[in-house]
Amino acid sequence: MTWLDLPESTGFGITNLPYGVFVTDSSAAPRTGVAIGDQVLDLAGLTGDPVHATGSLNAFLAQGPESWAALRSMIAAWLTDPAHRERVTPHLLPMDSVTLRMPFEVADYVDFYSSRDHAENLGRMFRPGSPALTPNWKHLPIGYHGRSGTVQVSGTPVTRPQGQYLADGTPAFGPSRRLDIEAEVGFVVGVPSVLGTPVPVHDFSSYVFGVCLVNDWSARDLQAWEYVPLGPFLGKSFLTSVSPWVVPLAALSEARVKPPVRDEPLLPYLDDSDAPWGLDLSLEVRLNGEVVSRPPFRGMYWTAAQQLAHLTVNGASLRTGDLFASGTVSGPARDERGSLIELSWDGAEPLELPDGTTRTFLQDGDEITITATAPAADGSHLSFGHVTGTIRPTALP
Ligand SMILES: O=C(O)/C=C/C(=O)CC(=O)CC(=O)O
Ligand SMILES: [Ca+2]
Ligand SMILES: [Mg+2]
Repeated sequence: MTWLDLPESTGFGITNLPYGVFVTDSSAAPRTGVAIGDQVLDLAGLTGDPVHATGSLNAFLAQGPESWAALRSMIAAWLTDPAHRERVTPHLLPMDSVTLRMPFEVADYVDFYSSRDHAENLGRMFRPGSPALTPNWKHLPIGYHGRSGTVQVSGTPVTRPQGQYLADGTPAFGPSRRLDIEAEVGFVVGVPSVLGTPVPVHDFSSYVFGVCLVNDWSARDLQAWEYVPLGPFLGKSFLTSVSPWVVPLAALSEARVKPPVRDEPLLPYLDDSDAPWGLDLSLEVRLNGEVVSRPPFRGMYWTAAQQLAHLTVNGASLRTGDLFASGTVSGPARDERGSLIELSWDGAEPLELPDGTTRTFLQDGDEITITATAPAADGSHLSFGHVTGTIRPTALP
């Protein structure tokens, strides 16, 4: 029990304690905070530790699992033992009085493709006449390297990208006409690995610090024209949005579930039978405030532990701040799809919104917000906060 007065059914209870970076009106110096209820605990102010005053979580993430666990249990003690109340209280700020910044400096950014339903849906739409899943899909977690410099915090405006697309079979240029979302879950690396040495699937929690929400904005018309044979490029590199709070893996013990049964035997380096990192996260996607989808994360075919093992199996090393995302989270039902291209079935089945309008792809002015919850240790639910973005018209030079 905490001595704080927490709002009822807050997703930021004592079992969550996610980390972020914030500034206030009175202090422009960005520093590390922990969300608790509707407040932010100023760790730089409370601890005086310069690691929390750098303006990004990276230095703390680099310290590794023992430091992460030690600080987490200290924060829990500060917020539960009334003996600390007087010392801690001056460092609690109302959440609505702070501005949340990008929580970590993104080193490398990788995006996977691990929802079977999403991969089958996209396969049917992008490659009609071919099998929905490519022959490699059940043997390795497919991914591509993205653009870390355009990963930005929630709230960053989404400028409609322009580029090349096919119009009636002819290359044309202009603002994307098929701007889309991808509701995803991101994993943040804390501890670097050694070049040339793979990270085994069961070492996942020795390297990965925590989890955030990701919206991998996608221009489907640019993507469809450019992606063969090297994969997504400008269709996805214009912006990727992440939530400001990073939920530590340590908060997710109650959310761990067995991943789905795999149809094909896995090569030993991907065998996760002793490292089941399925996670029971429930996502929600809102368009202009209305829920348009509830993607279930627990059914993802490949787990983050397997993705990490795969992305390092060739000897590629990890750096503090590496971000790898799950890929679009889609479930089997129509209202569980994590992208508009799936929800509107390539534009053929427009979504009907409560305000009487319909959508295939995003219009200028549309606002997309993704949230997620997970089961918490005390029987409640913990929140991942949200990642939001509003579409702005193409910027013309
Ligand atoms: O199937 C394709 O060619 C393309 C798939 C995607 O656009 C999805 C992607 O970025 C990976 C993912 O989010 O699952
Ligand atoms: Ca994606
Ligand atoms: Mg992107």
